[in-house]
Amino acid sequence: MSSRNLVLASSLLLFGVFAAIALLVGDLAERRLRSDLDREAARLRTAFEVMQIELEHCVLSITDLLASDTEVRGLFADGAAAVRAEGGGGGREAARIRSALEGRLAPQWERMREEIDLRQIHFHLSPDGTSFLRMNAPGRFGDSLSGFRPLVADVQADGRRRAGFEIGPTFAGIRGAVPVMAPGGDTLVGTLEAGVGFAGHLARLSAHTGVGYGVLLTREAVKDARFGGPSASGRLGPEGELLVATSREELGLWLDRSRLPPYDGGDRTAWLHWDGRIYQLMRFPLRRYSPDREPPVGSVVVWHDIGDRVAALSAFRARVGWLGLLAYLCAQLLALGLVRFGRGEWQRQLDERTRELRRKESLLMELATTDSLTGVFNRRHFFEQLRLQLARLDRLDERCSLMMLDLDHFKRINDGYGHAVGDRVLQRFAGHCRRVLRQTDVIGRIGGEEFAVLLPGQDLESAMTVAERLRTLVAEDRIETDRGSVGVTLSLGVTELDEDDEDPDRVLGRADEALYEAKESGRDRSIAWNADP
Ligand SMILES: Nc1nc2c(ncn2[C@@H]2O[C@H](COP(=O)(O)OP(=O)(O)OP(=O)(O)O)[C@@H](O)[C@H]2O)c(=O)[nH]1
Repeated sequence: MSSRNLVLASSLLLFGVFAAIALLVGDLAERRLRSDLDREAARLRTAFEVMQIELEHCVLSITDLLASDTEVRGLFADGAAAVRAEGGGGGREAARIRSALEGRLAPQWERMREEIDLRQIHFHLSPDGTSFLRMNAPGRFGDSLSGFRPLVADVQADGRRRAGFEIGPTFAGIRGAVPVMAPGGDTLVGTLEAGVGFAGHLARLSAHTGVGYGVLLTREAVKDARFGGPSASGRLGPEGELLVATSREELGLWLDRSRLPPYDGGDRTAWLHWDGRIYQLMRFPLRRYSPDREPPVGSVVVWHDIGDRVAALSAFRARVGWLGLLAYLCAQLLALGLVRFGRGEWQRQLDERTRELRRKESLLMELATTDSLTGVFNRRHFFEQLRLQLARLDRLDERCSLMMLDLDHFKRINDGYGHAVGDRVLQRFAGHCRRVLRQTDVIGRIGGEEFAVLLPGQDLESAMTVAERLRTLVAEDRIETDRGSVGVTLSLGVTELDEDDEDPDRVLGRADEALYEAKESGRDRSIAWNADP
């Protein structure tokens, strides 16, 4: 993978990591909101259940209180006797007693209807549950509800008080039923039943908790119930559900417009978008009184506006998203900076290594080509340079001379002043050569105190001039030592290269001959090679 692709891939990976973190944080916030809402929903459900229990107690204590009144018990017992005597409830005596009973209870009935939404006070005769008096409909009597009202049937059967939610033709609500005994004895006359509706109680609960409450009956329960008409107990929705009571009007609208999520009988929570707001809707089952555990006949709906909290969550998500993006960009810049710095550092080290390598290379070159004592070229390299010069002669049409140089009686310096002084003399001599010769001239140490110089561009005559200048300089120089000053002279043999010189030995041979002659003729002189000596 190229470094460009690598940078791209790591950049994408980094983006993915930051995006995942931002999504995760957003999800966690949403989960937290949902779990907060679930906890609140559970509290609101408990509030309803407590209210339902309180209503059951309330309705039972009302029925208990009414059934313990001696006058009520007496009238009900007389009424039962009249019905028996007259054969049914329609006789004159039964009617008189019914009217007296109604009159006795009328003040309480009116007050409780207003105060606690009491919807029903109903006297059922023992043993078959024949209706004797309905406070809400005194004209209707003589029928029996025991067949389809388990609460009344159970109290009729065993004489024990009971309460619970029941669906009736007049209303669906909390009913309580207690046995009524004849005054002064333990003979069961019948059952007194009272019922309260949900409406007022839901409104109070709603005001207390700040959320909406509603009670709905399932389509099946509505079909099963023997209502006088569809609107007797509440408002029927298009899907067949019946709204028994609600603390806020919007539940009716949702029902009418089929906006309520489908309900299958369990505990369900859903979010409903309505009129620019978001509501959390919780539904839990409502069961009617039954000795057996029957499927729920309805549901309680609890809802509240969570628009602000959802908006706050969205704002939080957006903030996290932007922060994530910012963090990603910062990390990206940092990473790129580090990569650049790393690359720069890498390049710097590479350059350093290269320079070091070149230094070593040139040192090696120098070692391989230079004489370590004098710094001039060594014998091998001088020969290479000489060969090159010979090869160039033809092509360049350039003149070139060569001289051989030998310090005179050098052995005597070594012997007389020591080897170290001999070395200094050699070094000094090399320095003179550099000073007198041109940059382009090639100086080589051929042997111990024997040197050779190649003088490109110079014919024999000018080479002789150079030779003499060098010889004079050396001869005039003195070196101070512990044992006094020391001087040395120089003998030189000079020759010019010609086109026939293919072999370095040939040229060197000629220069050597001239040098030999210089030595022989007294040293400290320059002799040009002469073809005819
Ligand atoms: N100090 C020193 N002496 C060297 C070096 N190389 C060679 N020599 C000495 O140079 C001397 C050369 O002596 P010879 O060959 O007899 O020549 P010479 O004494 O110069 O006599 P001529 O050449 O005939 O004038 C020897 O004593 C070598 O030991 C060196 O690198 N340093």
